[in-house]
Amino acid sequence: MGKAQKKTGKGRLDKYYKLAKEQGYRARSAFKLIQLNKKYSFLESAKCTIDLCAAPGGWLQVASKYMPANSIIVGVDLVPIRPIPRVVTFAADITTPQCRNLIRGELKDWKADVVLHDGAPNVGTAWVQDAYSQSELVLMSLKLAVEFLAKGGTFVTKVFRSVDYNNLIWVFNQLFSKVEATKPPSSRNVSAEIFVVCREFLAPKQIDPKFLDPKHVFKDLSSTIAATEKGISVGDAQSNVFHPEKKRRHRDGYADGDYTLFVSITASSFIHGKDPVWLALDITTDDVKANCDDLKVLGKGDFKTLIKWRLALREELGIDVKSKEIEDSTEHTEIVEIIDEEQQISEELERLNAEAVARAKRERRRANEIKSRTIQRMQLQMTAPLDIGLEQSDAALGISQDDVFDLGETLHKKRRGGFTMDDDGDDIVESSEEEEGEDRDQEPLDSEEEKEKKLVGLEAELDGLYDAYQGRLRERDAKFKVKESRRRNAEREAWNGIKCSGSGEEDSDEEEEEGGWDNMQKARLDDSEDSSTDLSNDSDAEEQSSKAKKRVRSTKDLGPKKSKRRRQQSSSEPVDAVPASSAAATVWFSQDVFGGINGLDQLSDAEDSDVGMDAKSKQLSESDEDVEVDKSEESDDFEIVPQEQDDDGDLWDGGDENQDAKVQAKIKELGLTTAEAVTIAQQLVNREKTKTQLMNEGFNRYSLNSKEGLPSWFLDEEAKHYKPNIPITKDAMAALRAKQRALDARPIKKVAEAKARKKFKAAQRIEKAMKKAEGVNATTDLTEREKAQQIDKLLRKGLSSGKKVKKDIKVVVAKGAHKGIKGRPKGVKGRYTMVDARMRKEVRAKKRKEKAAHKR
Ligand SMILES: C[S@@+](CC[C@H](N)C(=O)[O-])C[C@H]1O[C@@H](n2cnc3c(N)ncnc32)[C@H](O)[C@@H]1O
Repeated sequence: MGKAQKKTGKGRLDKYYKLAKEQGYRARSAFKLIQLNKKYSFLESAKCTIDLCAAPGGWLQVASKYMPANSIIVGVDLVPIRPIPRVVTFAADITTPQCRNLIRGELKDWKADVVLHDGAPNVGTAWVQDAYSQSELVLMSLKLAVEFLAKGGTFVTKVFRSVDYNNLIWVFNQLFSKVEATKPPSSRNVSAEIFVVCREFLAPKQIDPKFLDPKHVFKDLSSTIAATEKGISVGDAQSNVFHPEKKRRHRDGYADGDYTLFVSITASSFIHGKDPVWLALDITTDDVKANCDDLKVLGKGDFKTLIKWRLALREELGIDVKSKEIEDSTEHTEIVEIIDEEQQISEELERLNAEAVARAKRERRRANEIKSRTIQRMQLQMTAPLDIGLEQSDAALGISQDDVFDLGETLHKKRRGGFTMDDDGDDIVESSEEEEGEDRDQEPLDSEEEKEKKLVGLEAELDGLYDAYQGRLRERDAKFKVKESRRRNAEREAWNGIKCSGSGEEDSDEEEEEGGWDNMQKARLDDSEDSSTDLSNDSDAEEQSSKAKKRVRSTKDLGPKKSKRRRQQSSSEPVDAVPASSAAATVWFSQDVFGGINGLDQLSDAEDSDVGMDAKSKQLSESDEDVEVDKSEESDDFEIVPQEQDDDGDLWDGGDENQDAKVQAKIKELGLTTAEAVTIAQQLVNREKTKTQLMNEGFNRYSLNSKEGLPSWFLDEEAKHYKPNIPITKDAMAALRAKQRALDARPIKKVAEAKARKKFKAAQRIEKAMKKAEGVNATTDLTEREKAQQIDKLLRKGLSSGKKVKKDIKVVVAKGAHKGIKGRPKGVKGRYTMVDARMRKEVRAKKRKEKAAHKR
């Protein structure tokens, strides 16, 4: 069953649309004229053509293409037409005398050989009226054609198959010898348009104006419209103005006097009328629906099916009653009951199914909500990530969710200052929590210590889980370790501006993060100490900072360095390790601003006592020489406050001297490798920033964060994302790029070495040749000429590389003309070798055999 042509959307973009696009026609309608002209050949001989209703100009393009050169083509339309070569166009209404005058002005007393009309009025009102205005337009175009056509000329017009179609044809027949209606293949089937080609214009001297007056030509139609408006059936109304044809039987499927393709009718009158109906009943099967869709292309059999369906439908609706057997009423009732029962069961089933589906959906949604809420709470640090996707009681963890709730409750109370936060009341988890909380309110509360223990236990579990996760990652991803170390390097680089690969510590957990710009600054300090070109007010600060650094270093020496994680893990242990003072704090308080504050020492003392530095550490700190020196030097400044070792020290401490020296050596060797470092260096050189400023900038929210008590997974995340964003300049980037380009331009080591080797060997050869030449020169038994000859030979030998130049051997394939020949092939000069596929195969086979024998 074929599909009806689509009326809308891409269905309109058929092959003619594509062809028109390809061939540059402005409208697909161009093909209609091409096909009409192919059939009647009126354009080739025409010297003057008028196209009425010509926009956008498809027909004009065709006319211009098919008509002889130097012919006149005039196009008129309501809307302006974009210029076309050899074509004159106007914007005018063809029903007005102004349009006639314009054409007359253009043609002077010329007559047209062809008048074309493809007009279509603005449709959209009732079909009957649309069709009528189209017919009127046709008659108007005929009027112009009659005026401008030469005798024997051709008039081509588009008409719609409507009630006035016959009247029009009759009129055409009065004025032309040959009138033919045709529908070119490019005209869509769904369109009611048809083209009438009127040839051999009779050019009567006088034409009765009634022929061209719509009122007379379509008199019948006017009465039809009036009758329709009054609601009177007009099926049999006949044109009687010109009595063009006798009443004929309609074999084309149209109702009498109605030639339209589309009829609007209400659904109810359609069902109750004589025509087949559409209704969504059981008997309306898919086949029936498909048939109704494809009415235009149905075969006899399909129509029979439709008629049967219609009869059944009418019976169902009680319009027709089966005259055959009238069944027993009791039996009928029983059937109805059974059907009812079945229906009830199926309805019940459907309802139950729908309920089950809805319930499952609800549960899924609730689970998702719970999950997302928990994640949210975790992000807000309101809960530990234990309850995501875990069962109520997880054996692997050895904790039940009750514990979590218990802890959660404590935490909540702590965080919210005893108040319970009111979440959206609709969450089931929340309500159950609350309930449990209420229950627990009545239970005796755990002691603080127990809760603290639980908390520590949980955190340890969490750390354990995180470590296990890292382990799994490491197992799964062989590159994990490399990535990790690269990441760490990148982090360090971001600060240092150099790679410390030489230190050999980068992969160890014990590694220290150097204050990169600190080192740089130190290097610069060393350099600039002599020049002392810095501003005088900076010098104090520098002095202070260097002192502070010394102090930092000395305090750093107090205790062993520990990795972040180790520090984190040991944070809960009692402070029996050797304490170290916060270097960052030391440097901070070494600034001018704090210089005159008297209470600082006391404060330090107080802090000292707060921190609870034990006797051992005191002893240690006192026994340290450096500290002693510093203390004696800076006793009026402030006292060093030993503190718990934390990361601040890492930020500011330049590490030991060796490390500093290494870093500086690296900087000297490789230069600065990050844009940040270069930017800072440039700023320093250009005096955009002073060292003091840079130092002060170093104290930012990233530098003084205590990492104490934070879980390792959090610290790892922080290390990834919580970094200072040091601004970089274009100049710095350009400098780095230039450096990289220079590096790229250098030959690789191997190549350079090979070149050097070559050079060295050549020098050696020449030296050798010179020595020999001297020997030859010294001999007395040779004439001067012979000596010169030998020396020349020796030197030439010395200059050559000593390698034999391989002579070119031409390879000739033994195929085509060269197949099976003996001796030198034609056209081949010099050394040659003949090769053929057979030979190659045999050589390979031989090698294979030799190899196999060797293995055995
Ligand atoms: C189907 S298009 C013609 C397409 C044209 N044959 C082509 O190939 O490009 C119909 C045209 O008739 C024009 N038209 C309708 N009523 C008109 C009138 N009274 N006077 C002039 N043009 C009219 C419309 O503006 C429209 O551009």
